[in-house]
Parts: sequence; C-alpha cells; structure tokens
Amino acid sequence: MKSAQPDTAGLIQKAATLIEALPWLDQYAGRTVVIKYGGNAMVDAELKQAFADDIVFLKRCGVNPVVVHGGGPQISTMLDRLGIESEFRGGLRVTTDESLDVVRMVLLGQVGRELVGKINAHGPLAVGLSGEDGGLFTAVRTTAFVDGEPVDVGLVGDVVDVRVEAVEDLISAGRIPVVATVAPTVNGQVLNVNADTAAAALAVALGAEKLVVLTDVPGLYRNWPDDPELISEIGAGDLRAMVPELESGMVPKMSACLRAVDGGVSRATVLDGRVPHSVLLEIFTNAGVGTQVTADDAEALSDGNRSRVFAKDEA
Ligand SMILES: Nc1ncnc2c1ncn2[C@@H]1O[C@H](COP(=O)(O)OP(=O)(O)O)[C@@H](O)[C@H]1O
Ligand SMILES: CC(=O)N[C@@H](CCC(=O)OP(=O)(O)O)C(=O)O
Repeated sequence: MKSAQPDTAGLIQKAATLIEALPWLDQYAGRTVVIKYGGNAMVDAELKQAFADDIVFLKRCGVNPVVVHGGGPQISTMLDRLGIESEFRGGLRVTTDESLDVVRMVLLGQVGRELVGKINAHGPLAVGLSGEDGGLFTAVRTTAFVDGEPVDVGLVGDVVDVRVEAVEDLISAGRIPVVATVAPTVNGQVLNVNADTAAAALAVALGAEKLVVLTDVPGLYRNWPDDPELISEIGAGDLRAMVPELESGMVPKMSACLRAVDGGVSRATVLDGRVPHSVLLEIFTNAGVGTQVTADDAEALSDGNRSRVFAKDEA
C-alpha cells in the first residue's frame, strides 16, 4: 500500500501564516475592535457564517469585537414587499414614520437576530441591542448633503452621545455586542441612523483600537466609477478633501472613517465583506486588505506594507 507523503511545503506555509499573526495578536489582545457589517456584504448564509466565525475567532484570541450592523438592502426589500418606495439622498434613506417602523423591524427583528444566531452557533456569546437599549445612543435629527446643500431626509439622526456602559458590561461579561443603529433623541423620538455613522461614534466612545467597515467593494476607489484605482492607504487630510466628490453610500462610509480617526481611533479600514474571512485577513496579516484611513499625524508609509510600518512605529 502506498503511504501518503506529507506536504511539507504546505505545512510550513500554514505555520508561517499562523506565525505572521503573532505580532497582531500581541497588538490587539485585550483591545476593542468595532466591526461594521454592511447589508450589501451579507450576500449569502455561508458568507454570513464565515463573518460570524471570524468574530468568534477574534474573541477566542482575546480581542473584544463589537459588531455594528447595517441592513440597508434588507430594509429596501421589506419596504418593497410592503409597497413603500425607497429613496436615498446623499447616501441616507429618506425616513418617514411608516418607513421607520420597517427600519426598526428589519434591523432588530431580522438582520440582528440572524447575526446573533450565527455567532451563537459557537456558544452563548452574542447579545443583540440597539441604540435605544441602556441609553446607548442619543441622536439628533440630521440632514443629508447633496452637492454641498443640506437636504431634509426626515426621521434620520446622527449620534451625539454614547453611553458605553451597556456595551462595556457585555464585553466584561465575555459577550459580543451586536448593535443595531436606531437611536432615540433626548425626547424619545426614535431616528434611523446610518450604520457607518453609528459605528464610528461607538468606536470613538469605546476608545477602540480599530474600526473595520465591511462593504461590497474592495475599498475606496479614486476616479470611481470611470477609471477606478483602489486606494490602499489614505491620510485623513486627503480623504477630507475627497469626500465632497464621493457618491452614494461612500459618503457616510468615508465620513465615518474620518470621524473615527479624528476621534482618536488609530485606524479605520474599509474592506470587501464579500471575500470570506476578510476580517481575519485584515487584522492578522501584514499586508491587510482594503483601504486604510489613518490620522493626519500618522507617519507616511514608504514600503507599501502598511500594517508592518504601524507595528514598527508603535514598538
Ligand atoms: N469612490 C468609490 N469607491 C468605491 N465605491 C464607491 C465609490 N463611490 C461610490 N461607491 C459605491 O458605494 C457602495 C458602498 O456603499 P453602500 O452601498 O452604502 O454599502 P453598505 O451597504 O456596505 O454600507 C459601493 O458598492 C459603490 O457602488
Ligand atoms: C439613515 C440611513 O440611511 N439608515 C440606514 C440604516 C441601515 C444601514 O446603514 O445599512 P447599510 O450599512 O447596509 O447601508 C438605512 O435605512 O438603510
């Protein structure tokens, strides 16, 4: 009988991948990482389970992941089923009393529940909550900006205050918070908050090490959509200058990354959530994936290996 030969080269490569994670395990252990999971990246059940597995992997490595989820396409599907039209201005959904009920129902009753279930396939880790729970978020009404002009979008809010206790209590108890982004005003009027915006506010309030934003493109492109060139690294100043030129969903997304790094989060990365295990690839590999936004005072990169440069800087 022929005995199988061990694939030594393959085994060494596997070990190298594990060892590559070592400095990143050192850096992130005990730290909070806020991960925003966009509705467009929730492509199918397998991919959603891969995301949930990554989150549990982080937790088991001693990182404190906090998931903030969107669900825009899922809300639009439900509105469509109910015969209600969806309208977006400047990347924000025009929200009426009627559509707010649907936003709340889909985010809390459908998208959040499913994510909690998939994470909890590994054990009783995830707990779902919204900006209304434990006074987590306080919001104020906000407007969209279209061609530099403010536009009324109805019951849409921005987070102006975060009480982190509800999330920190869960982290202390060894849980994974899964946050839906509806939030009340001080008067109790519930508002629809874009999930990128809410994730940034939460990352700043928690003093997170990193904000990771999963979407349905490989990252931020220059010259989108005609002659797109993927940006792997961009400083806050350059991004600030670029935001007025951006379109649709990228406006709140990149504004959120700016808000995070301006608020003290060292780095914010937008990456392709349609790639299985993109969260692990970003956090535990030297090259990382997607577009990384850094604070204005971050040192310029020279060798193209962005993450390793940060590790060296912080050593
Ligand atoms: N400069 C750009 N680079 C990349 N994507 C862009 C850009 N400008 C607009 N987009 C669009 O933004 C979309 C992502 O935003 P959005 O649909 O709100 O995602 P999510 O549901 O993940 O929050 C991309 O699918 C792309 O069509
Ligand atoms: C005000 C506003 O636009 N709210 C979003 C909230 C969900 C969200 O942000 O979902 P994604 O991350 O999947 O886009 C909406 O109603 O679609």
